[in-house]
Amino acid sequence: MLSSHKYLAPGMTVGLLGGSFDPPHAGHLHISQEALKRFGLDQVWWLVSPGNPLKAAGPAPIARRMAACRDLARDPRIHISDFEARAGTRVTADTLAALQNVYPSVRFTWLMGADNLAQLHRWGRWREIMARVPVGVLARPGDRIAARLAPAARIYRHAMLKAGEAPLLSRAEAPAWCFLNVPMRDESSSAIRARGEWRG
Ligand SMILES: Nc1ncnc2c1ncn2[C@@H]1O[C@H](COP(=O)(O)OP(=O)(O)OP(=O)(O)O)[C@@H](O)[C@H]1O
Ligand SMILES: O=C(O)c1ccc[n+]([C@@H]2O[C@H](COP(=O)([O-])O)[C@@H](O)[C@H]2O)c1
Repeated sequence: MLSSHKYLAPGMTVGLLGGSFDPPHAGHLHISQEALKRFGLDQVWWLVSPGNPLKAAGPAPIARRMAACRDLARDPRIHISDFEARAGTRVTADTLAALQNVYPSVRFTWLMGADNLAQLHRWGRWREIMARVPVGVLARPGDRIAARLAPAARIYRHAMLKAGEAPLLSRAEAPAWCFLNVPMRDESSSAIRARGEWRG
């Protein structure tokens, strides 16, 4: 059973924050709450990845990362999901196809930090992502310029919404994307791991 949500109103808008969450931190919570507010989303789902297709080293066991996410994200609008592990998908384009199949009445928006926009053109079938769902990008310390110069940003320049149009993003037809210059949190999972504060 891939659907784990008892009640989803038809047409509701859901932001998807895919991530390793190894571990989750205040930056994830912060961009989720900014996305809820600024993109007019009803919910955000944290899609806890079984393993990023581009990262060689495997993350901590998914059960441990899911538990840490649940501890951190107390906001009732944020849901923690192991959908990818259950669906057997890792490549985001495959995950989106599976989600749209399981939840045909939900309007999904893919969310990411600016660092991931700079890398998006390296992802599997990445243009399919742009064709399937609107994409919301949130500023991250150090990565704003690289993101604005990214191949994906250049190729989809015509589909970019201005910041003032952000509330329209979640109901826009794809391709559509929007870069939000939100207040930034300088936190990262790698810094937490480097400080020895997370046992993987
Ligand atoms: N402080 C932050 N500001 C903005 N976006 C963030 C921040 N931290 C994480 N993100 C975004 O959240 C998503 C999931 O990130 P991830 O779980 O890889 O955390 P991370 O801190 O980037 O991890 P690592 O340091 O191991 O690369 C990505 O889209 C990433 O860009
Ligand atoms: O689809 C891909 O090829 C792909 C390549 C790199 C990253 N992603 C996804 O991007 C999200 C962020 O990954 P990470 O490891 O930076 O937290 C997560 O959902 C990954 O599955 C997806």
